Amino acid sequence: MTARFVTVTPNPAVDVTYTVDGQTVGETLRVRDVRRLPGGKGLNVARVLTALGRDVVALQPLGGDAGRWMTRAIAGAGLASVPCPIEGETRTTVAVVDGMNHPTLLAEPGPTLTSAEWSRLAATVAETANPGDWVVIAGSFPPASRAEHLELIVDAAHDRGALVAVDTSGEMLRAAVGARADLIKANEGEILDATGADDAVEGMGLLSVGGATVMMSRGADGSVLREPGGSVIEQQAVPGIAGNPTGAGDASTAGLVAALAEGHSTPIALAWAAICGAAAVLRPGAGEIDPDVLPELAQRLAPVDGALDPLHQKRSQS
Ligand SMILES: O=P(O)(O)OC[C@@]1(O)O[C@H](CO)[C@@H](O)[C@@H]1O
Repeated sequence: MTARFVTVTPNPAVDVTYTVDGQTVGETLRVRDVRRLPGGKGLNVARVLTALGRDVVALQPLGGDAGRWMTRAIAGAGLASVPCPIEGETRTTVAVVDGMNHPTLLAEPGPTLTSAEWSRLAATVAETANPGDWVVIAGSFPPASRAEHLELIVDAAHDRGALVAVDTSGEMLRAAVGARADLIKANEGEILDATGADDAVEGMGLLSVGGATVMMSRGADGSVLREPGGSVIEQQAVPGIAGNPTGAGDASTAGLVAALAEGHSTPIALAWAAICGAAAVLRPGAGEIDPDVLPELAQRLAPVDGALDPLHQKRSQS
């Protein structure tokens, strides 16, 4: 049976991307283009998996006017989701991009979830996930979240026989180790910060003690993956890619789990992470890809016909 994917975005956001002609702190920035997308890391993963032709259900607590906008926009984008209503108002995040500098991100904290809302979210995970599915928990957790909230969701997925990937930071990244997540993804800064290690590969070792495969994303410097047995694989980024890197890490997560779920080797999965990440950089909105550019990007990474076919084949069947 082909694995399905369930994404969990604990702190989703109305993602606003402002394109400007240059960023100077303290000055008025005239906005050339505005995009609003239903976002947050898990939703970005869901959008990319959907673009890859995968079967995905997106779960995210939503509330208030922004939550209602998100619900409509998620449906309008063709993403399958199950409602997880909350009392608080869903947040907005703003990325200011000019194509040359790193984007400036303004990230609101988001609403606090009550214990009952956490329990309902975990129950929805249990009702949605099936044996063999991948549950991808991605993004920051709302204010006042505790390790037990992450554990609740991971346990709900594991109890259903699903595998769990976690992409988060800080205390919740450490909690993913104790919760025995199957795959942990984070960037270099997040790994150093969460583990206190002097070196990121050493930090990856600390994150793997619960048995997880650990992937470290390094933007244009590629990525590194540590398998549970301790072997380390490096992957270069697709060369010569410029654009909006916001959400590129989420697209990488999608490429990685899509390939792993179908039983491809970790080097192939890591290459697909790089290809999907590059495709996201080429799109102006956060965490989107145009699947039509994937064959070209795969060629640039591995210029051998057919070397990186698996995800193409899936797309042409769908
Ligand atoms: O505050 P978090 O959850 O860490 O990050 C949220 C966010 O900035 O990350 C995504 C890009 O990766 C955006 O869609 C979203 O707004």
